[in-house]
Amino acid sequence: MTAKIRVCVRKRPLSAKEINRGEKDMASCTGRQLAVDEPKVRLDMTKFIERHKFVFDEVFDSDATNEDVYRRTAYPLVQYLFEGGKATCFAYGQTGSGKTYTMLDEKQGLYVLAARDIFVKMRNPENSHLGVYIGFYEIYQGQLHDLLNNRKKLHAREDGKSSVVVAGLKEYEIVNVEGLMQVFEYGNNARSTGSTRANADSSRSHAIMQLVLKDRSTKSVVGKLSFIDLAGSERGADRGETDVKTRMEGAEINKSLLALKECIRALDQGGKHTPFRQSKLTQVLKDSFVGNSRTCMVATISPNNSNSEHTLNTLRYADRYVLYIFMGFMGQMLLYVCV
Ligand SMILES: Nc1ncnc2c1ncn2[C@@H]1O[C@H](COP(=O)(O)OP(=O)(O)OP(=O)(O)O)[C@@H](O)[C@H]1O
Repeated sequence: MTAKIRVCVRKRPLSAKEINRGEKDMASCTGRQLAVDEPKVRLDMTKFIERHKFVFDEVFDSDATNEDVYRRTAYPLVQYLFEGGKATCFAYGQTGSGKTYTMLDEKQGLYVLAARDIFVKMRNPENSHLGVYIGFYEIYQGQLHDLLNNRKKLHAREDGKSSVVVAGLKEYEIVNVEGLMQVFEYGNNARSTGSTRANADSSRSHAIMQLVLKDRSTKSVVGKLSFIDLAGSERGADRGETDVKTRMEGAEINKSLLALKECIRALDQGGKHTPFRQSKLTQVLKDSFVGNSRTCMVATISPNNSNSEHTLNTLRYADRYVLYIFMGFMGQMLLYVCV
């Protein structure tokens, strides 16, 4: 659990509506393995099921609670925060798959559970010089908006030490979980939401909630833990029949999610070059990809049959091993050609 990057998958239960529609659960979890049955039709119109198998660092079945998920995802990042690290925990997935429920649910999201442990640690006398500060902003169509300051436009800049700072971001010191929840609720009401067929409260923006540990007297940053609720992954495919605004939103979401994938792959391979400049999202997350950083991605999936295609897209996005297999294959080919 102390790896630089961890990729986990969480399957949500079938909803009452899905059960009433007679939908089936197509995803089965066994340890770190996940199998998805995809309904398909042959050329002769006979139906068949194709089974796809994946392996991740953690797989959470539909009966896992937020507490279970927290223990194995964000909890190690809280420890790391107090060791002076920069940590990021983000939820990736289709609209309605449980990103917000997991990451930013107002009462039991991972951020609340993390705050509970942060304030326990803050009682330790050796941390008495520290303060916890919350910042909450969103990225909508490549623009940063401060959710704690009337959606004021913000700009990301690099300082003299090549660290990216979100200039003008309002940060509030918080002293307990209740205070954090209040500030969060205020910011959450300011989020951009739009209506889609899948979820009437769909998010088309990336929400970034950061808890920063600072030295109270010098105001220098000691550690940072960010929780990110990404825009619905399928929104990146909004084309054709939709209006211009929706298509533009889709193109921007697509660009940022692709850039994020590139950065995670670069981080995973321990490469020197991380292409974080490719989008606003990756630019503001720069310190999550370089230096003392740890990242945990929670890919959320809907188990019902009518969403299997989106579910498979999410799992392919999150699947680190596909790349390894490809690289291994290329390596073998090269060896073969050389010999
Ligand atoms: N693990 C879970 N257990 C029980 N209910 C869940 C779980 N995950 C999600 N839900 C429920 O499913 C619905 C959709 O979840 P949520 O709003 O978190 O999706 P989302 O991925 O954030 O969607 P969007 O991108 O549109 O914001 C909500 O009613 C939520 O309470």
